[in-house]
Amino acid sequence: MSPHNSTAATGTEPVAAVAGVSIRYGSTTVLDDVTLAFSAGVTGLLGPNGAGKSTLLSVLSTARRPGSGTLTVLGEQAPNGAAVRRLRQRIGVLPQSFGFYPAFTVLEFTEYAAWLRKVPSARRRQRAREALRLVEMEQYADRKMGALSGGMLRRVGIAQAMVNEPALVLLDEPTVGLDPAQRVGFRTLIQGLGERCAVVMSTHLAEDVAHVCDRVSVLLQGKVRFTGTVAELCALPGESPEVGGASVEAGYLHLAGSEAVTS
Ligand SMILES: Nc1ncnc2c1ncn2[C@@H]1O[C@H](COP(=O)(O)OP(=O)(O)OP(=O)(O)O)[C@@H](O)[C@H]1O
Repeated sequence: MSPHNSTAATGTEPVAAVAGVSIRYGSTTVLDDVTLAFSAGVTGLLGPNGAGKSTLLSVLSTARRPGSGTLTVLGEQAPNGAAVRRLRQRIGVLPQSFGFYPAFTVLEFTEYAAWLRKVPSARRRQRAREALRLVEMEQYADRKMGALSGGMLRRVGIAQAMVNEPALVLLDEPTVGLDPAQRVGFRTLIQGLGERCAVVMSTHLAEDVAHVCDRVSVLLQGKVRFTGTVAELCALPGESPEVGGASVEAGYLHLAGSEAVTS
């Protein structure tokens, strides 16, 4: 099936773009000729486990150089050396899991993240407190990292991603493992981030995309199978026998077919 591509103009310049990006591990192609542009607001990367979402986020973050194709991010084309160092000060990343010293307090951990992102020392404490306020964790600033619940840890993970006031923030499966109430809270939080900076969020949950994203790209086995607005994804099939009615899930199943139902 050929990819569905929206031609609708977004009215904003892309914040990041990949063109013809492929990545292989040995004989396995993980990203296959991926061309995508990301603009302001929240963009979802929707796909099953192993589709290549984390790998694409690592390319956008400059952590991984594409085997072929080009990355343009925050105005830097095919960044290298000094450009990569500049970019890392302007990009925030929430990985699927992140390491920390359990004895650090929440504030110490967030300040440490600010140091890593080269926030000037005079501003580090203030920026850490602001980032913790943003994720409603300021009241836990003195709690040890090792004493946080999973949901709290995820919020601190977002705080560390926002501590350098990034222009682009990359969230890898931010709602995985959260209970339903926490997930609802996170959706509101992520929508708020989208008003401050461009957000790219990977997920395998159609519901997250429906509630949070302005735009969505569907990745299946390393290939882009759809890119457009959430409404355009919902409108793809009309309705799905599996889930009934037009929805993100129905649009996704229309693209993924039995691959998604059986995975
Ligand atoms: N360093 C690596 N060496 C070999 N294979 C890898 C490596 N990193 C990722 N892969 C493989 O690349 C494929 C894509 O992985 P990736 O983590 O990008 O997918 P994903 O869509 O983020 O999946 P998930 O939702 O499970 O995290 C998987 O098959 C994975 O096993």
